[in-house]
Amino acid sequence: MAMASQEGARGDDAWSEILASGGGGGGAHIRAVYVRRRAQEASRQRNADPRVGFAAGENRPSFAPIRRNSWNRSLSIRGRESIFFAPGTNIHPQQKPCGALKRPPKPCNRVKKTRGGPPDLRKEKAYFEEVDAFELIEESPSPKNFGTWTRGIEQNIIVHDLSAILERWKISKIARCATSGPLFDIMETPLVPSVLSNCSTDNYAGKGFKTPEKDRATRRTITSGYTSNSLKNISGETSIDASFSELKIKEEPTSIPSLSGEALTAFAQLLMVCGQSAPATLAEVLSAYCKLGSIVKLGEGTYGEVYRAGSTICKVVPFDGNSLVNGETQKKSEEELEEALLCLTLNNLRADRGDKGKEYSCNGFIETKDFWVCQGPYEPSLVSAWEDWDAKNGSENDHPNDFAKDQCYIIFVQADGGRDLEKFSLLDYNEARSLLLQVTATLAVAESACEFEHRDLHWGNILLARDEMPDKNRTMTVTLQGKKICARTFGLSVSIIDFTLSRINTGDAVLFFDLSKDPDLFKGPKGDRQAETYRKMKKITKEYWEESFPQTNVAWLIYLVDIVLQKKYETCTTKEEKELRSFKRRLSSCGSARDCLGDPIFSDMLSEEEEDVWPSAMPLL
Ligand SMILES: Nc1ncnc2c1ncn2[C@@H]1O[C@H](COP(=O)(O)OP(=O)(O)OP(=O)(O)O)[C@@H](O)[C@H]1O
Repeated sequence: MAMASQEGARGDDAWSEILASGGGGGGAHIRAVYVRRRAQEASRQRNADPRVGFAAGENRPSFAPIRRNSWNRSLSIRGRESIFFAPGTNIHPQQKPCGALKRPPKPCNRVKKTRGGPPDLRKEKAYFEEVDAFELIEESPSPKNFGTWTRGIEQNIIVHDLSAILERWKISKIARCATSGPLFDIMETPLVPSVLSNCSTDNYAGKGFKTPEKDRATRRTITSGYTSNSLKNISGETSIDASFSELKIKEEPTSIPSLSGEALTAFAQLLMVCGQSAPATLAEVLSAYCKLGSIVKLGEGTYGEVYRAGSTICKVVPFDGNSLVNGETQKKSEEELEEALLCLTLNNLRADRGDKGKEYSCNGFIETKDFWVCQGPYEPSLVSAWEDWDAKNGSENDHPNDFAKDQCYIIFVQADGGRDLEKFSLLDYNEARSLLLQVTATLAVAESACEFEHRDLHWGNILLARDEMPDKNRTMTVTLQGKKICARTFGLSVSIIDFTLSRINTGDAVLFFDLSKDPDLFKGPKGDRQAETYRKMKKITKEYWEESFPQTNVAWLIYLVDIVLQKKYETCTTKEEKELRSFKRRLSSCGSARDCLGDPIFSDMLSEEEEDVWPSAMPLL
């Protein structure tokens, strides 16, 4: 409650802050910032930039600095983690310890080993060989054979076998943790192929997964519903008791010499997800999407450079190298693999994927069309696209020629989502509501289907596109618990991107980013909307980042209303501004995006019927 009233008070301030800043006259006091981890040099240059106050490519004043502010973050933190659990465990909501902000001790690895020796991975090896034999074919429906490629590949969508990829990842991770120390938690992990069917793609989409109940004090998994297929397969032991998951595998690399041969490395798995047997060059991949000379850089992030190649978007992210990139330690294969898993899980929510009658569907997350692993020098056409963008926008990233000649990259091939909200000008109240409704509905579906929380939904991570032929009656449909809901879009399409900090429950694993390893994230400027939202998340989660807290989605929706108020469309009336502000106040009492969807601000935009076009009888605003 305290937080709600505080937020309400801040909300009342939003408009007066804008007016105080010049009411659209170029003041740059309100800072909506990105979380970027840049070298201090870049930050100094940015602060000296005279163009602050005008949005790129627009001649109207903006309330945002063109160069984004950031605050320092540790250079070598690595926060992506995962927890496994068996399907069938109890699925009650977690009880939070009242007022206890102290973080529990870090859970240790929980694979049971054979007494006095290493885990026996023979069965997993046999399984692996079997699975690999057919999956290499299954996962490579696209002809990733450069010699025979033809242009036009960008229209193809590669279908990935998510459940098989997840299982392979899980097995390898268990094996790796046995040799490389405490990388992750395993709560309960069925490891035989027969259990895999429980998390098949189709089942997944209809389930609405919940994290199983855990005893917070001991971090022990509740074992009811546990099957005999469990970890005894790798431990070699026949009896399983409730405490097995607390056992820690000590590092015994010398006693398990063959492990690396039995479980695939994260790099090898990444190649498999990409349907490749070896890395390609950047030129080979990109030339399949367009003529290399036509590539244009669209944007940049902490790690990635984003280019348009033909009709698709390619996010090129260096990984596994030793050099710092943009002042940051490079991501590891394992992190890229987990981000790929997250993207695939969200892809499965798309209405056009898999089962037609799924319980949950939405198209509001950017579609990931494919992934590629590349290695070699940075492609010269990308370098010139990078330099063109730098000349116009001033890059905060390192020049790509700084990369080693044998640098590895992953390319996330995505649909084109349009312009990010930072650079997009909303036209009117209906567009503003359409933005808010689409983001709310998308989060509501993913939150209900797979406990998804974005956790970093700043205005650079929301993309918008306007219909070329505006149709005021156009709708989009989401499915929430089997119910189809039509929402008027007023000609806007909204896509959510960048799942680096996101949490998701894939059905048998929770993927999350441990933000407690990144304390500087919470040290952003006081009063800054984005920085305050990270702090709000910290308060909501009490730093149990692995747990499900749908209220973090609400925190970002409140941020989004602030941004809409901040950016202000030209036609904004006092009445509309009041509506938005009272919507924001009502959001403060919501516990999830799903709750927010029921807000009266959306009621005339929603219908339960499935219609391509809004019923003509509906009154238009
Ligand atoms: N699919 C897409 N369609 C259009 N533009 C995109 C797309 N993906 C990314 N962009 C542009 O590139 C920018 C950076 O992308 P993104 O946020 O994915 O990079 P990142 O490295 O993950 O950034 P961050 O620093 O937030 O982690 C976005 O703000 C947007 O302007």
